[in-house]
Parts: sequence; C-alpha cells; structure tokens
Amino acid sequence: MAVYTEVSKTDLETLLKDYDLGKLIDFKGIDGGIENTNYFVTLNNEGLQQEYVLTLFEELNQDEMPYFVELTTWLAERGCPVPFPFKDNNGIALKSLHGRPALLQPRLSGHHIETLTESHCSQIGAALAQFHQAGRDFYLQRQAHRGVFWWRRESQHIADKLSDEDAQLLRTEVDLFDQLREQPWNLPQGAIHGDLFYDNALFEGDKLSAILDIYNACTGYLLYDLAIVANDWCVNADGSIDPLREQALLTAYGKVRPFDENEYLAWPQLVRTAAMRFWLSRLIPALDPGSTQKIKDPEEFRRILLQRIKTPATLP
Ligand SMILES: Nc1ncnc2c1ncn2[C@@H]1O[C@H](COP(=O)(O)OP(=O)(O)OP(=O)(O)O)[C@@H](O)[C@H]1O
Ligand SMILES: N[C@@H](CCO)C(=O)O
Repeated sequence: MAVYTEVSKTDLETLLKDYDLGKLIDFKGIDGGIENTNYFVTLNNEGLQQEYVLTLFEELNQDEMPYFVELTTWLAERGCPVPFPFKDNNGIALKSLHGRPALLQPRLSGHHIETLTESHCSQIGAALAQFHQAGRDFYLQRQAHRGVFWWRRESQHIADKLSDEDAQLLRTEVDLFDQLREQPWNLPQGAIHGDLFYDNALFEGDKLSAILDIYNACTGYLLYDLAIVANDWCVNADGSIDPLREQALLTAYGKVRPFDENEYLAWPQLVRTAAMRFWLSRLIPALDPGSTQKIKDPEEFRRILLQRIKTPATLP
C-alpha cells in the first residue's frame, strides 16, 4: 500500500496541537495512489466526528509546495471541487513531518467509479474546463516535473533497456512534440492538473464530487491536460478508444471552454504525447529493480499510443 513514511499516533497528536480541529479518534494509511503517503484521520470536535486526509510528499520538496497550497486554495475559492489545506493556528498550511512536506486537508465525500459511462466523461470534461478557466489567471507558474525536459532526458536514459523498436517509438514522439512547440500556434496555456485519471476523481452517486491529487499540476497547454484525461477515461481495456465516451468528454469540455482554431491541429499529436508521457513514467520504475514504487503496467500506455498513431484523433 502507498504508505512510504510511517506516521505514529504521537506524531499525529503533536501535529494536531497546532490546529483546533478536535481530538484524534483514529487514523489509517490509505491503500491507493503511488506517489505520496496518505492517511485518513478521524477527529472528534465537540461530539462531531470529522474526516481529514494527511498527505506526506515523497518527491516534492518544501520549496515546491507553495505553488500547490496557493493553487488548490485559488481553485477551491472559484468553485472547483478540490481539497485545499487547512491553516494551523498560526496561519500556516505547509507543515513538515519526518522531513517531508505535509498537508492536512478535508476528506471530500464520494467514491471511486469502476465502470465509466458517457455521463462520467461528460462531467469530468465540464469540470476540467472549469478548472482551466479558473486557473487561467493563476498568479504562480510551475514547470512540469514530468514535462518536455524530463521526457527528452529520460527517454535517452532508458533507451538501452528497450527494444530498438520501442526506443525509436519514444524518440519519435519526443521529436514530434518538439516540432509541435515550434509551430506559431499560441495554444492556450495555464494551470493544468497533469494527472486527472479516473482514480483521481470521486463521485457521489453518479455526480462528480471531487478532483483529487493536484500535485502534478503545472503550467502547460490546456489541451494536453484534456488529452491525459481522454487517454484514461475514454479507453477500453485493450487500449482501444471508446468514441462515445470521448465524444461526451470533448463536447462537454468545449461547451465550457470552446476550442481555439489551432487546438484542432494540435489534438492528434497531444493525445500521442500524453500517452508517451505515461508510458515513460511507468517504464522507469518497472525497469528499475531497485524501485520501491508500486508498479503500473507500462504496456497499457504503449497500446494507447499505438492506437492513437493508427487512428488519428479529432476534436468535435
Ligand atoms: N482529500 C481527499 N478526500 C477523499 N479521499 C482522498 C483525499 N485525498 C486522497 N484521498 C484518497 O486517497 C487516494 C490516494 O490519494 P492520491 O491519489 O492523492 O495519492 P497519490 O499517491 O498522490 O496518487 P497518484 O498515484 O495518483 O499520484 C485517493 O485515490 C483517494 O481515495
Ligand atoms: N496516474 C499515473 C500514476 C500517478 O502519477 C499512472 O496511472 O501512471
């Protein structure tokens, strides 16, 4: 399970002394996610039981955290259903535990979905467009942690562990994205989520209730963020695209933020780039015998990439 850093009852009670949120009743490591350590925390405040999530960041350092504290607060203030961290009694949201940056956030209600429908895709499309609209004038910028510089470098590092064919496939996609960036297209940019897979959304009944795990957010092409969503929410187990779910996603998104003319040109490549990015981020730990990260199957994204090459995507 994804508890990389153990937190004891004493650690938590010491942390909670900085807040007036109530008495610790229970806490439990969360068996989900692969990047960070997460705990559900139950507190009792004057007879009322409330649920929180404590996140310890395993990769991000303290200096990188203000971007996320500010962004989640900014988005929540503009009506996006994202968790944002509580401030302690001194007005401080960004804490530290066992040398890791730590945030205490509300536990948002809802459950993970297992079977994706057009309605789920349509709701996440509208919500992502609202996220993008809300984040458009966000005042901080952040370069993607796993963006263009990362994939240029890592695709070379990993090449000798791959078949010639796979190494070439990665190289081609890295080059094609570089070519796209050279186009005078001026694609809309802003704060993007960066990892809005369906396991990062919660639904209450059939209604979207939360968008979680904002910690891959960065400044980037808005359409690339939509491509990440399309490759996860609208794909069948064999890597084939479900055209109805994809149509529902894109139509709902476009109603809230209509596409720019040049975004139609960029879309077929951006879905390929998004597939390449997750293929690569899954390949790295899968090919590293010393990795302690939970492994997700890289093949899934290789299949999606091949599918996106075979049948070029179009925006409605
Ligand atoms: N604020 C929250 N409210 C409700 N549930 C939450 C919240 N934060 C985290 N969770 C639960 O914990 C799980 C893991 O959290 P999260 O996805 O942020 O972890 P991660 O390790 O950063 O994940 P990833 O592998 O997607 O990067 C979520 O899928 C969700 O079930
Ligand atoms: N969503 C990512 C893992 C977390 O970044 C994946 O499925 O590869």
